[in-house]
Amino acid sequence: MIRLAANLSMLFTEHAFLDRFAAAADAGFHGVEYLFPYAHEPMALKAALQESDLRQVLFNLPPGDWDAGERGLASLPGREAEFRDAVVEALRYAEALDCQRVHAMAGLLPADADAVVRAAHHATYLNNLRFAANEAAKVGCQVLIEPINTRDMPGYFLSRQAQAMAVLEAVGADNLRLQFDLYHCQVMEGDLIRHLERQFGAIGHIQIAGVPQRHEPDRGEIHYPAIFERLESLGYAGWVGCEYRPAGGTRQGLEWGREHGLTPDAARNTRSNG
Ligand SMILES: O=C(O)[C@@H](O)C(=O)CO
Ligand SMILES: [Mg+2]
Repeated sequence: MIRLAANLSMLFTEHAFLDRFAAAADAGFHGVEYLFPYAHEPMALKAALQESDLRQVLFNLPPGDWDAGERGLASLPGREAEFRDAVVEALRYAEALDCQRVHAMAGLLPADADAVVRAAHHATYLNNLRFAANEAAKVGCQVLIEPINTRDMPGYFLSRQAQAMAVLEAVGADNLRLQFDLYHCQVMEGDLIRHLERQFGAIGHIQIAGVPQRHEPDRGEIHYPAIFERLESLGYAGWVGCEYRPAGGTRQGLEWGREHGLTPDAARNTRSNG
């Protein structure tokens, strides 16, 4: 049975952020992920996890100035000191939340980037990821890299699966892994099951959504039952993050998850029964 995690940056946005944990547990989730924890003290997040008996599965490193359009620091030449601070800050949260995965977003290429600029980003990326993996290993954490589609995020440095696999190989750290988001892969490349099979040994986390609208996984062009079946036959033991924007209410849209272990209110009943 696959293990589904609720992405609290996209699901349960009907609630204030700290209330989304209980909403996720009530819907039957046992794990949560989200983009960024940094607006909250680690202790407040830890309390929210504990009160709802949830595991913290994943979050992202500080991404630079998100509101100004930045999308990560890992490949940005000249921003290495900031990237290192981001690693330290993320690992402080990871330790407090007992979270075993952090995602290091690569950042954007300038619109007019030529081969020289690309090469500089690539070299910076490798050095920064080496540093991040080394620091994360000290606290038993994995660092993840995720190819993101350039329709949603134009200019994103890491957009293809083969590029990510080459980066993992070049860095060669056991705890540097692939965040395989099937939504992004479908938009850029398709051939999902073959990608899954080829990359299986490198995968540290999986995320899902329907394509093209990034709604529930039972909407759109990806046939997730076949994906889940293959994941199970491959013996995937990690988490699958539900990183989609519900087409309507989050709870109304979760019917698809019932056959994958999402039993609404079961966890709350267990909790209230002590
Ligand atoms: O797919 C996504 O959008 C996320 O997993 C992420 O980390 C960057 O936005
Ligand atoms: Mg993703």
